[in-house]
Amino acid sequence: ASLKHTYWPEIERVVAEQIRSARMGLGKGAWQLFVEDGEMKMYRREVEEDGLVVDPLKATHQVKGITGRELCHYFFYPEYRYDWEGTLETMNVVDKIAEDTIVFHQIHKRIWPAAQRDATFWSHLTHVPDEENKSEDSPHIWATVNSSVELPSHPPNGGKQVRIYLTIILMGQTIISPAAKGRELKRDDITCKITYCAVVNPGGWAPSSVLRAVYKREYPKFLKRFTAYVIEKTKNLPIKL
Ligand SMILES: CC(C)(C)c1cc(CCc2ccccn2)cc(-c2ccc(S(=O)(=O)CCO)cc2)c1
Repeated sequence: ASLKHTYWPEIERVVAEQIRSARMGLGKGAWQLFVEDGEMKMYRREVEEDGLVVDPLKATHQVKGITGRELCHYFFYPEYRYDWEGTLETMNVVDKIAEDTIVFHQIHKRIWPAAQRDATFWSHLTHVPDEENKSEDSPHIWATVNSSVELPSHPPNGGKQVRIYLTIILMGQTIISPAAKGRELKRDDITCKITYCAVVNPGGWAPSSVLRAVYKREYPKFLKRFTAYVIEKTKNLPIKL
């Protein structure tokens, strides 16, 4: 619990900032649509820091049959991650600092010709209160935020991997069709509006062209594969709003 005390102020700050970022549309900055596939739209801004590609990514998507809470649940809990995270080689829970807050160390598969990478980050699962209207049927919004953290137990480049630095939010808002009013809710009545924002500094040098190509391939693959996974996992389960 003392660990939660240590991290908590930063977690609150980063989570609030990420929710604001996910809520506002594309906002200012030259966002370019780089993938469009059905309801999935992915935008990026071309940003380099000391010659490193750190292109912020913002993706929106909409899928029927799952809730924002279910989406964020399967993204947060470690036991499902190997099922949907294709670039994962190993994942360790370094610390479970609360029911809704876990510290991870992940080693990702090497993607040629880039060197292998790893990440240490806290992950926080939270319901997002709706500011606008406090009405009882306020939109059901949940989010999971992942943000890099320095761990004395896992110093950067301790192994042979290059340390990446990430801040990610996956936010899901459940929309219930009006036709469902007054009768039992079915999965056909719900749609999840998804917003995924990611800023990942790849750490050590990697050719911009390579990173952007990987980026363009990996991110759409992740979002499609992950949402399909949640649909599959929940289809015969009671709806968790
Ligand atoms: C491509 C780049 C943006 C730099 C990148 C490279 C690598 C390292 C592995 C890798 C993947 C693809 C290309 C090169 N290396 C990982 C990630 C990454 C890690 C984590 C998350 S997460 O949303 O927290 C889901 C939990 O795993 C998302 C993205 C991104």
